[in-house]
Amino acid sequence: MFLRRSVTLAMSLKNYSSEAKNLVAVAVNNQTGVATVTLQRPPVNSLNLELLNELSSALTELEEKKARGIILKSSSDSVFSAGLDIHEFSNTEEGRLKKFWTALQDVWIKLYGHSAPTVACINGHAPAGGCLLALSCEYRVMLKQKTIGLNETKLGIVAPLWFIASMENVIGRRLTELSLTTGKMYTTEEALKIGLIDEIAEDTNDAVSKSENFLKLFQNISPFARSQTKKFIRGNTVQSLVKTREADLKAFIDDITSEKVQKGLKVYMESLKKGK
Ligand SMILES: CCCC/C=C/CC(=O)SCCNC(=O)CCNC(=O)[C@H](O)C(C)(C)COP(=O)(O)OP(=O)(O)OC[C@H]1O[C@@H](n2cnc3c(N)ncnc32)[C@H](O)[C@@H]1OP(=O)(O)O
Repeated sequence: MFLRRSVTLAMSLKNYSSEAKNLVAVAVNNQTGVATVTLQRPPVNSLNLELLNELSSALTELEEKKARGIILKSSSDSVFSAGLDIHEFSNTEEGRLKKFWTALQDVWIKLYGHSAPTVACINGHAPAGGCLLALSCEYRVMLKQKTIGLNETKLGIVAPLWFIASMENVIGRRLTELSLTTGKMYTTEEALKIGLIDEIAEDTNDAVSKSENFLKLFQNISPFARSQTKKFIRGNTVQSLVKTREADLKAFIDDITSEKVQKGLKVYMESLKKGK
Protein backbone atom coordinates (compact mmCIF):
# COMPACT_ATOMS: atom_id res chain seq x y z
CA MET A 1 0.00 0.00 0.00
CA PHE A 2 2.80 2.40 0.97
CA LEU A 3 4.81 1.49 -2.14
CA ARG A 4 1.82 2.13 -4.37
CA ARG A 5 1.36 5.56 -2.85
CA SER A 6 5.08 6.35 -3.31
CA VAL A 7 4.99 5.48 -6.96
CA THR A 8 1.96 7.72 -7.46
CA LEU A 9 3.84 10.48 -5.69
CA ALA A 10 6.89 10.16 -7.91
CA MET A 11 4.85 10.08 -11.06
CA SER A 12 2.67 13.03 -10.22
CA LEU A 13 5.36 15.38 -8.96
CA LYS A 14 6.44 17.87 -11.54
CA ASN A 15 9.08 20.55 -11.63
CA TYR A 16 7.87 23.54 -9.69
CA SER A 17 8.40 26.41 -12.03
CA SER A 18 5.91 28.62 -13.69
CA GLU A 19 8.80 30.14 -15.62
CA ALA A 20 11.38 28.69 -17.93
CA LYS A 21 13.87 28.44 -15.04
CA ASN A 22 13.51 25.92 -12.22
CA LEU A 23 14.72 27.46 -9.01
CA VAL A 24 13.59 24.51 -6.90
CA ALA A 25 13.91 20.87 -7.94
CA VAL A 26 11.98 18.07 -6.28
CA ALA A 27 12.93 14.40 -6.55
CA VAL A 28 11.01 11.69 -4.76
CA ASN A 29 12.50 8.32 -3.90
CA ASN A 30 10.02 5.66 -5.11
CA GLN A 31 10.92 3.21 -2.39
CA THR A 32 10.92 5.47 0.64
CA GLY A 33 8.58 8.30 -0.36
CA VAL A 34 11.24 10.78 0.80
CA ALA A 35 11.45 14.00 -1.25
CA THR A 36 14.69 15.86 -1.82
CA VAL A 37 13.99 19.53 -2.38
CA THR A 38 16.97 21.30 -3.92
CA LEU A 39 17.40 25.07 -4.04
CA GLN A 40 19.13 25.97 -7.28
CA ARG A 41 19.48 29.69 -7.80
CA PRO A 42 23.19 30.39 -8.37
CA PRO A 43 25.39 31.86 -7.20
CA VAL A 44 24.13 31.89 -3.59
CA ASN A 45 20.47 30.74 -3.56
CA SER A 46 19.30 34.12 -2.36
CA LEU A 47 15.56 33.91 -1.78
CA ASN A 48 13.69 36.08 -4.25
CA LEU A 49 9.94 36.11 -4.92
CA GLU A 50 10.11 33.51 -7.70
CA LEU A 51 12.16 31.03 -5.67
CA LEU A 52 9.89 31.45 -2.65
CA ASN A 53 6.80 30.87 -4.79
CA GLU A 54 8.28 27.68 -6.22
CA LEU A 55 9.28 26.44 -2.78
CA SER A 56 5.83 27.21 -1.45
CA SER A 57 4.13 25.24 -4.27
CA ALA A 58 6.51 22.32 -3.75
CA LEU A 59 5.70 22.20 -0.02
CA THR A 60 1.97 22.27 -0.73
CA GLU A 61 2.23 19.44 -3.21
CA LEU A 62 4.36 17.36 -0.85
CA GLU A 63 1.72 17.93 1.85
CA GLU A 64 -1.10 16.87 -0.47
CA LYS A 65 0.80 13.80 -1.70
CA LYS A 66 1.73 12.80 1.85
CA ALA A 67 5.51 12.68 1.36
CA ARG A 68 7.19 10.48 4.00
CA GLY A 69 10.05 12.93 4.54
CA ILE A 70 11.65 16.07 3.14
CA ILE A 71 15.36 16.78 2.77
CA LEU A 72 16.03 20.44 1.98
CA LYS A 73 19.41 21.08 0.37
CA SER A 74 21.33 23.32 -2.01
CA SER A 75 22.56 22.54 -5.50
CA SER A 76 25.86 24.19 -4.50
CA ASP A 77 28.40 22.80 -2.03
CA SER A 78 29.35 26.29 -1.00
CA VAL A 79 26.18 28.11 -0.02
CA PHE A 80 22.96 26.57 1.34
CA SER A 81 21.19 29.93 1.01
CA ALA A 82 22.44 33.52 1.46
CA GLY A 83 19.04 34.38 2.92
CA LEU A 84 16.60 36.85 1.48
CA ASP A 85 17.61 38.44 -1.77
CA ILE A 86 18.68 41.89 -0.68
CA HIS A 87 17.76 43.25 -4.11
CA GLU A 88 14.12 42.60 -3.20
CA PHE A 89 14.51 45.13 -0.37
CA SER A 90 15.62 47.92 -2.66
CA ASN A 91 12.60 47.27 -4.85
CA THR A 92 10.32 49.79 -3.22
CA GLU A 93 7.41 48.92 -5.50
CA GLU A 94 4.91 48.07 -2.77
CA GLY A 95 3.03 45.42 -4.77
CA ARG A 96 6.12 43.28 -5.22
CA LEU A 97 7.36 43.86 -1.67
CA LYS A 98 3.99 42.65 -0.37
CA LYS A 99 4.05 39.55 -2.57
CA PHE A 100 7.64 38.86 -1.54
CA TRP A 101 7.01 39.01 2.22
CA THR A 102 3.73 37.11 1.91
CA ALA A 103 5.55 34.37 -0.01
CA LEU A 104 8.18 34.15 2.75
CA GLN A 105 5.46 33.90 5.40
CA ASP A 106 3.78 31.14 3.35
CA VAL A 107 7.01 29.16 3.02
CA TRP A 108 7.74 29.40 6.73
CA ILE A 109 4.20 28.42 7.77
CA LYS A 110 4.22 25.42 5.40
CA LEU A 111 7.75 24.25 6.21
CA TYR A 112 7.60 24.83 9.97
CA GLY A 113 4.29 23.03 10.25
CA HIS A 114 4.76 20.39 7.56
CA SER A 115 3.22 16.99 8.26
CA ALA A 116 6.26 15.19 6.86
CA PRO A 117 9.46 14.92 8.91
CA THR A 118 11.88 17.55 7.63
CA VAL A 119 15.69 17.70 7.56
CA ALA A 120 17.88 20.61 6.53
CA CYS A 121 20.90 19.23 4.72
CA ILE A 122 22.94 22.42 5.14
CA ASN A 123 25.55 21.87 2.48
CA GLY A 124 26.90 25.41 2.58
CA HIS A 125 26.74 28.75 4.42
CA ALA A 126 23.36 29.61 5.88
CA PRO A 127 23.07 33.23 6.99
CA ALA A 128 19.79 34.95 7.95
CA GLY A 129 16.90 33.61 5.81
CA GLY A 130 19.09 30.56 5.01
CA CYS A 131 19.35 29.88 8.73
CA LEU A 132 15.59 30.44 9.08
CA LEU A 133 14.88 27.69 6.52
CA ALA A 134 17.22 25.34 8.36
CA LEU A 135 15.65 26.18 11.74
CA SER A 136 12.20 25.44 10.34
CA CYS A 137 13.19 21.81 9.79
CA GLU A 138 13.21 19.20 12.55
CA TYR A 139 16.84 18.15 12.16
CA ARG A 140 19.98 19.82 10.81
CA VAL A 141 23.04 18.19 9.24
CA MET A 142 25.73 20.67 8.20
CA LEU A 143 28.95 20.50 6.21
CA LYS A 144 32.12 21.25 8.15
CA GLN A 145 33.78 24.66 7.75
CA LYS A 146 30.61 26.61 6.95
CA THR A 147 28.72 29.30 8.87
CA ILE A 148 25.17 29.72 10.10
CA GLY A 149 23.21 32.31 12.06
CA LEU A 150 20.63 35.06 12.18
CA ASN A 151 22.84 38.07 11.40
CA GLU A 152 20.06 40.62 10.72
CA THR A 153 21.32 43.21 13.23
CA LYS A 154 24.57 43.35 11.22
CA LEU A 155 22.48 44.62 8.30
CA GLY A 156 20.74 47.17 10.53
CA ILE A 157 17.44 45.27 10.36
CA VAL A 158 15.33 43.64 13.02
CA ALA A 159 14.50 39.94 12.73
CA PRO A 160 10.73 39.40 13.03
CA LEU A 161 9.33 37.52 16.04
CA TRP A 162 8.84 34.29 14.07
CA PHE A 163 12.54 34.25 13.06
CA ILE A 164 13.38 34.66 16.75
CA ALA A 165 10.89 31.97 17.84
CA SER A 166 12.35 29.54 15.29
CA MET A 167 15.77 29.88 16.87
CA GLU A 168 14.53 30.04 20.44
CA ASN A 169 12.69 26.75 20.00
CA VAL A 170 15.98 25.11 19.05
CA ILE A 171 18.65 26.67 21.29
CA GLY A 172 16.67 28.45 24.02
CA ARG A 173 16.06 32.08 24.93
CA ARG A 174 19.42 33.05 26.46
CA LEU A 175 21.52 31.90 23.50
CA THR A 176 18.98 33.26 21.01
CA GLU A 177 19.16 36.69 22.64
CA LEU A 178 22.96 36.69 22.51
CA SER A 179 23.00 35.35 18.95
CA LEU A 180 20.50 37.81 17.54
CA THR A 181 21.60 40.95 19.31
CA THR A 182 25.19 40.40 18.20
CA GLY A 183 24.23 39.07 14.75
CA LYS A 184 26.51 36.11 15.45
CA MET A 185 27.44 33.75 12.62
CA TYR A 186 28.49 30.39 14.08
CA THR A 187 30.99 28.04 12.51
CA THR A 188 29.72 24.49 11.95
CA GLU A 189 31.67 23.29 14.97
CA GLU A 190 30.33 26.08 17.23
CA ALA A 191 26.80 25.45 15.96
CA LEU A 192 27.03 21.78 16.95
CA LYS A 193 28.24 22.74 20.44
CA ILE A 194 25.21 24.94 21.13
CA GLY A 195 22.69 22.56 19.50
CA LEU A 196 21.93 24.84 16.56
CA ILE A 197 22.74 21.87 14.32
CA ASP A 198 22.55 18.16 15.10
CA GLU A 199 25.34 16.57 13.06
CA ILE A 200 28.42 17.50 11.05
CA ALA A 201 29.05 15.98 7.62
CA GLU A 202 32.26 15.67 5.61
CA ASP A 203 30.67 16.45 2.26
CA THR A 204 27.27 16.64 0.58
CA ASN A 205 26.97 12.85 0.03
CA ASP A 206 27.68 12.28 3.70
CA ALA A 207 25.17 15.00 4.64
CA VAL A 208 22.44 13.46 2.47
CA SER A 209 23.13 10.02 3.88
CA LYS A 210 22.96 11.38 7.48
CA SER A 211 19.72 13.17 6.61
CA GLU A 212 18.26 9.91 5.25
CA ASN A 213 19.33 8.10 8.42
CA PHE A 214 17.41 10.62 10.52
CA LEU A 215 14.29 10.03 8.43
CA LYS A 216 14.66 6.26 8.86
CA LEU A 217 13.82 6.78 12.55
CA PHE A 218 10.20 7.22 11.45
CA GLN A 219 9.94 4.08 9.31
CA ASN A 220 8.03 2.22 12.00
CA ILE A 221 6.17 5.17 13.49
CA SER A 222 2.60 5.93 12.47
CA PRO A 223 2.70 9.03 10.21
CA PHE A 224 -0.55 10.19 11.84
CA ALA A 225 0.77 9.91 15.41
CA ARG A 226 4.05 11.57 14.38
CA SER A 227 2.54 14.52 12.55
CA GLN A 228 -0.13 15.17 15.20
CA THR A 229 2.56 15.20 17.87
CA LYS A 230 4.59 17.66 15.77
CA LYS A 231 1.47 19.80 15.37
CA PHE A 232 0.91 19.88 19.14
CA ILE A 233 4.53 20.91 19.68
CA ARG A 234 4.78 23.49 16.86
CA GLY A 235 1.15 24.64 16.56
CA ASN A 236 1.37 27.66 18.87
CA THR A 237 4.46 29.00 17.12
CA VAL A 238 2.83 28.69 13.70
CA GLN A 239 -0.44 30.23 14.93
CA SER A 240 1.38 33.22 16.38
CA LEU A 241 2.28 34.26 12.82
CA VAL A 242 -0.96 33.08 11.19
CA LYS A 243 -2.92 35.36 13.53
CA THR A 244 -0.69 38.40 12.96
CA ARG A 245 0.21 38.10 9.28
CA GLU A 246 -1.18 41.47 8.26
CA ALA A 247 0.56 43.36 11.09
CA ASP A 248 3.79 41.50 10.36
CA LEU A 249 3.58 42.47 6.68
CA LYS A 250 2.95 46.11 7.55
CA ALA A 251 5.88 46.15 10.00
CA PHE A 252 8.16 44.68 7.31
CA ILE A 253 7.13 47.24 4.68
CA ASP A 254 7.44 50.15 7.11
CA ASP A 255 10.90 49.00 8.27
CA ILE A 256 12.39 48.06 4.96
CA THR A 257 11.27 51.16 3.08
CA SER A 258 12.55 53.55 5.75
CA GLU A 259 15.38 55.80 4.62
CA LYS A 260 17.65 54.66 7.44
CA VAL A 261 17.31 50.95 6.61
CA GLN A 262 17.70 51.57 2.88
CA LYS A 263 20.96 53.50 3.49
CA GLY A 264 22.28 50.74 5.74
CA LEU A 265 21.46 48.02 3.20
CA LYS A 266 23.27 49.92 0.47
CA VAL A 267 26.40 50.12 2.62
CA TYR A 268 26.07 46.39 3.47
CA MET A 269 25.79 45.39 -0.20
CA GLU A 270 28.85 47.49 -1.05
CA SER A 271 30.81 45.84 1.76
CA LEU A 272 29.77 42.41 0.43
CA LYS A 273 31.12 43.28 -3.01
CA LYS A 274 34.36 44.70 -1.53
CA GLY A 275 34.82 41.54 0.55
CA LYS A 276 35.56 39.60 -2.62
C1 LIG B 1 13.01 44.14 8.38
C2 LIG B 1 12.65 42.76 8.09
C3 LIG B 1 13.67 41.69 8.30
C4 LIG B 1 14.15 41.11 7.03
C5 LIG B 1 14.92 39.88 7.22
C6 LIG B 1 15.93 39.56 6.44
C7 LIG B 1 16.64 38.31 6.52
C8 LIG B 1 17.68 38.11 5.44
O1 LIG B 1 17.81 37.02 4.97
S1 LIG B 1 18.58 39.43 4.88
C9 LIG B 1 19.88 38.74 3.91
C10 LIG B 1 21.10 38.53 4.75
N1 LIG B 1 22.11 37.77 4.06
C11 LIG B 1 23.39 37.97 4.26
O2 LIG B 1 23.80 38.79 5.03
C12 LIG B 1 24.31 37.10 3.47
C13 LIG B 1 25.24 37.91 2.66
N2 LIG B 1 26.09 37.07 1.84
C14 LIG B 1 27.21 36.47 2.29
O3 LIG B 1 27.57 36.55 3.43
C15 LIG B 1 28.02 35.71 1.27
O4 LIG B 1 27.56 36.07 0.00
C16 LIG B 1 27.95 34.19 1.43
C17 LIG B 1 28.72 33.75 2.68
C18 LIG B 1 26.51 33.70 1.51
C19 LIG B 1 28.60 33.53 0.18
O5 LIG B 1 29.90 34.03 0.01
P1 LIG B 1 30.63 33.83 -1.40
O6 LIG B 1 32.01 34.35 -1.22
O7 LIG B 1 30.45 32.43 -1.85
O8 LIG B 1 29.79 34.71 -2.42
P2 LIG B 1 29.83 36.31 -2.61
O9 LIG B 1 30.95 36.64 -3.54
O10 LIG B 1 29.80 36.99 -1.30
O11 LIG B 1 28.43 36.54 -3.32
C20 LIG B 1 28.21 36.22 -4.69
C21 LIG B 1 27.22 37.21 -5.28
O12 LIG B 1 25.98 37.09 -4.58
C22 LIG B 1 25.60 38.35 -4.03
N3 LIG B 1 24.86 38.12 -2.77
C23 LIG B 1 25.29 37.48 -1.67
N4 LIG B 1 24.33 37.43 -0.75
C24 LIG B 1 23.24 38.02 -1.29
C25 LIG B 1 21.92 38.27 -0.82
N5 LIG B 1 21.51 37.87 0.40
N6 LIG B 1 21.08 38.90 -1.64
C26 LIG B 1 21.46 39.31 -2.86
N7 LIG B 1 22.69 39.10 -3.36
C27 LIG B 1 23.56 38.46 -2.59
C28 LIG B 1 26.93 39.07 -3.80
O13 LIG B 1 26.74 40.44 -3.69
C29 LIG B 1 27.67 38.67 -5.05
O14 LIG B 1 27.16 39.45 -6.11
P3 LIG B 1 28.12 40.01 -7.27
O15 LIG B 1 28.75 38.81 -7.90
O16 LIG B 1 27.20 40.76 -8.18
O17 LIG B 1 29.11 40.91 -6.58
